[in-house]
Amino acid sequence: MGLKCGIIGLPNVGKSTLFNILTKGNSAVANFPFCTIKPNIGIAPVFDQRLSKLAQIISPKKITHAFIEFIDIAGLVKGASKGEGLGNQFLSNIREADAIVHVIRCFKDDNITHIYNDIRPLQDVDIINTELILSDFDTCEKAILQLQKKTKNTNHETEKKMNVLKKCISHLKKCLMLKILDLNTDEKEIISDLRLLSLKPTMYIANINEDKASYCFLQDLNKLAKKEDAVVIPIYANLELELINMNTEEKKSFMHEFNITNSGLNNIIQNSYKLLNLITFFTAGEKEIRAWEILNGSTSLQAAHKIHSDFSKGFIRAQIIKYLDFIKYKSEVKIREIGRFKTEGKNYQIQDGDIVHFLFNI
Ligand SMILES: Nc1ncnc2c1ncn2[C@@H]1O[C@H](COP(=O)(O)OP(=O)(O)OP(=O)(O)O)[C@@H](O)[C@H]1O
Ligand SMILES: [Mg+2]
Repeated sequence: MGLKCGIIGLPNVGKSTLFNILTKGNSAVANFPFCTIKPNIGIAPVFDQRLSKLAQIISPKKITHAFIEFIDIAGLVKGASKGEGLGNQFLSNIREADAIVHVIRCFKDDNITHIYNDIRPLQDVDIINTELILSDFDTCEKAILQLQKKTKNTNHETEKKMNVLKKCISHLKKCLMLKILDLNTDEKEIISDLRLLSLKPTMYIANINEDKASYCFLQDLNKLAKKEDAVVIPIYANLELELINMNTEEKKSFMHEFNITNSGLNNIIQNSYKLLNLITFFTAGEKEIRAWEILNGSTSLQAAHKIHSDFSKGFIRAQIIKYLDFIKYKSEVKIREIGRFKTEGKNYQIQDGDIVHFLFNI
């Protein structure tokens, strides 16, 4: 399976509601903490206007969007890293995620239980982030112990790893997220097997309602996120869930009635795509135009494998047309004539917007 975003937060803050909006899923939503226990996995299509522009020229029978996976994870509470609430097991669900979507309750509603009976978004963020930090502290300590056991055969590699782990430990001791520690690519790679939680790219989702208080909560959250260079996306999770099954007309009047100008949904999906460091390439034919998500930096051989293992096994070459060229000249023949049709080998690095045709022999 592909790269995944894990949806985390305190219990009963709207995580499953958001998951259902994103994936059209049916995770149980209810007004009580720990409604979700087993993690649910769903996929969300990534809408890309370029697909419809390509379709206007090619008129394919089918259009397929790229997609990303979301995992709806159980709520975390204070002490989760020490087994409180649903505890450690759920931290390990977060470990599987490649990026984090952190939902924060930013609405007042006496009918909806808050686990600490207090709507204070910054405090809520702090509780969750502290658990991630404590869990990382444990993980790093264990990794250090393991390395020490191997001291007999200390080599350059273990020494390097030990140094990075010690650097992490002294940062975590200050109760700071590893995301803001200055680690270079090499150092990050050395500890990548640990899948440290506070190192994962994160975005904050402010779950709001129409009450004025939501606006103030959102401001607080924006200030915090600025320090971390993270994005905050506000969403009316409850209302958006109602929008899902409406037709366009109904949606319009509903949004007008509740004064929602812009659905946050697409914004969340686009930002998740960025957090996962994905780019899009296209395959285009009369049968189907399809957008494919792939990790930034992937080669044409990896892109071929994404479509089918036969494509990579028998890979000969990749023919590349740039999306903007195709939109401008509208024909492969024309693009060949002006010399912008490229043939690349297996090490070519795929660029966002490449339209790729693989030649293979099997
Ligand atoms: N923006 C909102 N305004 C008002 N109520 C909301 C909003 N978002 C969600 N809710 C309500 O909050 C309750 C909890 O929602 P949900 O089950 O999605 O939370 P959760 O974070 O998944 O909880 P758990 O951790 O227990 O799995 C539900 O009753 C839901 O309808
Ligand atoms: Mg839930």
